[in-house]
Amino acid sequence: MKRIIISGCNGKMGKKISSCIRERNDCTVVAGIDKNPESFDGFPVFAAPAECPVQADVLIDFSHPSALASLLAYCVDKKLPAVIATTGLSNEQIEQIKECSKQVPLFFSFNMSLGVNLLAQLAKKAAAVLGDQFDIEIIEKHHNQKIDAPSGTALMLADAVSSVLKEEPQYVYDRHAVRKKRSKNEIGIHAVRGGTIVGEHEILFAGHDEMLTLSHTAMSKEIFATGSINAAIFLCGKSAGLYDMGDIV
Ligand SMILES: NC(=O)C1=CN([C@@H]2O[C@H](COP(=O)(O)OP(=O)(O)OC[C@H]3O[C@@H](n4cnc5c(N)ncnc54)[C@H](O)[C@@H]3O)[C@@H](O)[C@H]2O)C=CC1
Ligand SMILES: O=C(O)C1=N[C@H](C(=O)O)C[C@H](O)C1
Repeated sequence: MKRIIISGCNGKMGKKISSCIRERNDCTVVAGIDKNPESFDGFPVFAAPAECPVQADVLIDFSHPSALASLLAYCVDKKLPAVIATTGLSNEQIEQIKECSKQVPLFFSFNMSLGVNLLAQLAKKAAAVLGDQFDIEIIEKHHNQKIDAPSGTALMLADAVSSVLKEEPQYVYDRHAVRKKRSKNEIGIHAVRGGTIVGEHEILFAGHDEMLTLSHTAMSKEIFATGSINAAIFLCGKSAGLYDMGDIV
């Protein structure tokens, strides 16, 4: 029975994870960390990692970029493996994750669903064939409570596509600011926010008189919760290193 600490336990994803864990018999939640430290679900909740004295096997983080530094310090100090799923991280924060993974096992992905990770592979294949001639645009849609834009997944998909293009593309987020035609060497990335949309990602390859669209629709937050719990169980007992969905699919 793996003992899990949930960081961001009182948020939408934190609550979904604890309800999914209640249905399983291979793990249990032993503590939560949240800047709003109310305890709803029968485990103790602490306002910051340094205040959490509870022993655990692994931590799952769906919180906010401002939580990252103290979480990484805590995990390195306790030799506690962690699944980092929070998005909106800066490049410097991603470097910190890579650095800490030399001391403790860390699983890091901006999307914990199986489907999106296959989508990234399919997008790479399409870009390798079409990238020279087709324009590539990424459109993501999320609920009106989401703080960061574009989504971590949109950036992850753009990076996957870029990795197979001959020239490194420029990411363009705002066509409003500049009055000029689209250049060949760019990927447009567009964010839509509204209602309760769980998460949609579309990669559009637009050529001369033809279009190819690859897309993924998340229909519940449960897919991300299940992916992160499976990643946490996978991480227990692993040696220090940086892991991602490619290691478990
Ligand atoms: N990688 C993936 O598959 C997915 C990632 N996410 C990401 O997970 C994060 C959380 O998403 P939601 O649960 O929808 O957000 P939310 O806003 O509902 O929950 C965030 C929770 O974190 C807490 N929090 C904020 N700052 C904190 C801090 N400095 N220290 C401790 N706790 C803090 C808040 O009080 C809140 O309870 C977002 O970055 C989101 O983009 C969400 C779904 C899937
Ligand atoms: O905030 C969300 O809800 C989601 N965030 C992730 C992202 O930014 O890519 C993943 C998922 O699409 C849901």
